[in-house]
Amino acid sequence: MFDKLKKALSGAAKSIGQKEINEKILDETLLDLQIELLESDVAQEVVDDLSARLKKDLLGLKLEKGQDASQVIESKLQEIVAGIFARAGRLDIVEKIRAKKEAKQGPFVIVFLGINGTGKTTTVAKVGNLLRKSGISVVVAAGDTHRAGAIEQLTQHAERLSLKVIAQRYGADPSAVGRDAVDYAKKHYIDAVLIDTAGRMQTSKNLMDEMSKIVRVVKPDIKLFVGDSLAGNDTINQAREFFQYANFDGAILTKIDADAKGGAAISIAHLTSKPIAYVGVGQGYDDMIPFDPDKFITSLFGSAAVSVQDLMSAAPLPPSPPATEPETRQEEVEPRPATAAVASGSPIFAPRAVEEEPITKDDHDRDLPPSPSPVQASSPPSPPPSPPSPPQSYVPEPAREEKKSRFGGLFGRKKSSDDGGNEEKRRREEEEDNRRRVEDLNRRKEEDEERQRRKEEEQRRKDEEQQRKREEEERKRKEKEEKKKKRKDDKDSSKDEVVYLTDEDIEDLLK
Ligand SMILES: Nc1nc2c(ncn2[C@@H]2O[C@H](COP(=O)(O)OP(=O)(O)OP(=O)(O)O)[C@@H](O)[C@H]2O)c(=O)[nH]1
Repeated sequence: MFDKLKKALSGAAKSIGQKEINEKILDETLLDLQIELLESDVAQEVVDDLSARLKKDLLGLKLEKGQDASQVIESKLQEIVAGIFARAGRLDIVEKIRAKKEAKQGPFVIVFLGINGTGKTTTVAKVGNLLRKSGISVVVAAGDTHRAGAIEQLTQHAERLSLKVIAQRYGADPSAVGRDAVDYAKKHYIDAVLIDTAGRMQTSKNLMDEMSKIVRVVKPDIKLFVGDSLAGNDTINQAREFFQYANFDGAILTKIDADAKGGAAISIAHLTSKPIAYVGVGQGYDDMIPFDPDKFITSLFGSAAVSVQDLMSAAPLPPSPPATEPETRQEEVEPRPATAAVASGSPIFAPRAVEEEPITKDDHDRDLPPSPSPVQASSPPSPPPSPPSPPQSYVPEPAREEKKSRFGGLFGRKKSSDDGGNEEKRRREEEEDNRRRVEDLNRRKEEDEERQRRKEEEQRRKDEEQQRKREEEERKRKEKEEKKKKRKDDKDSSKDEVVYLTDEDIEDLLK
């Protein structure tokens, strides 16, 4: 895949006679690169930053004899992207939970944050499944007390995974639900508490304040932002806002399987300096794999293509140990063909090392229950039980044909090649082509912003409406309670008014 970018850059290298990287050449090269990155959902400010750093480091750089400018630029870019992920660090949730467990410091609490429909509830279930299979006992808290069906959805997941769920009524304070779950975990020596929260637009101040309250009350060990990798720049804007409000510790990117472009991973790591912990690669409970930045970078800058099937089979989840929670409800579920049974030869994401334990019938991957919320992702490919397809080698294509990368676009644009044509004419055509694409991108960006604005407005209205309803219900409830109390007081006071007459009083009265 990166061959194409190299190819694009090789034109620039030739035209400078392999001597020096000058401003004109660098600008042209960067414009091309910027478009590639923008089209791959890398945020504008990240693209600007990458370009500025490349320019700073490479401008005026003298090339040694035989040194290829494209390789210099490529390795510099790789170095910069690697630096972004290195700054963000890594987050191994299982390891952290085990450390707290060994130190006997009480349950490890995780709060999941994000907007509606990103796959939060499903991700809570997937993490619950992963922990359970790693021998960690789990209780989940139905902290989404806003969306109709959310409590049932989480309960259904929990039942299928034999996890204890703590829930209250709709409209209840999510922090109270979280606190109940933490108390329950302490009392029953449960290792981890996973708190689902209501989806909220980052622009809804009330709900963002409510989220801050949950965090203040339950004091989680970590907060995880769940972002939809298909939502492109929207996801990056959400990550930025959620980070400002809740200072999350890591992110999980969902729906990577559904033609995501991969740019969101770079952007989130760059903008927040927090790691991507896992990526969701399907709708099954086992369809979540640890994110390995090294393999991600190698795959981006390497030549071999990796298919979604490789991704999905990259990280088999550990087999389950026998369930340890006394409260769990066992349910016999027919196993479906294992989706993550075979480790890929060159997975993008690293399988996590886990102890070998015997696989039980219960441990097989299971279908997720239908989600009451609308499905946002395009239908995910169901992974075949057969071994993953071998990496595809690069096959030259006809000029100007667009081809998608494995992430649907990161560095995946194919440049036109016209070796026999007039160099100058080709350059002019490319410039014209680039200008058109920049215009097109800007137009799309404006449309996206407008769509996002309308979506936020709509969500804000819904949030306000829900808030009003909750306040109204609360008011009615209080009124009812007051009436009840008043009736009781009246009854008590009328009791107090009963006068008990003594024998003398009666005699006096009779006189
Ligand atoms: N293809 C694919 N679909 C996913 C993935 N993760 C979640 N989904 C689907 O995305 C949809 C939304 O998931 P939910 O878990 O209901 O989303 P949510 O963020 O909890 O939604 P709210 O409760 O409205 O906030 C469901 O249909 C999930 O099955 C993934 O990694 N890949």
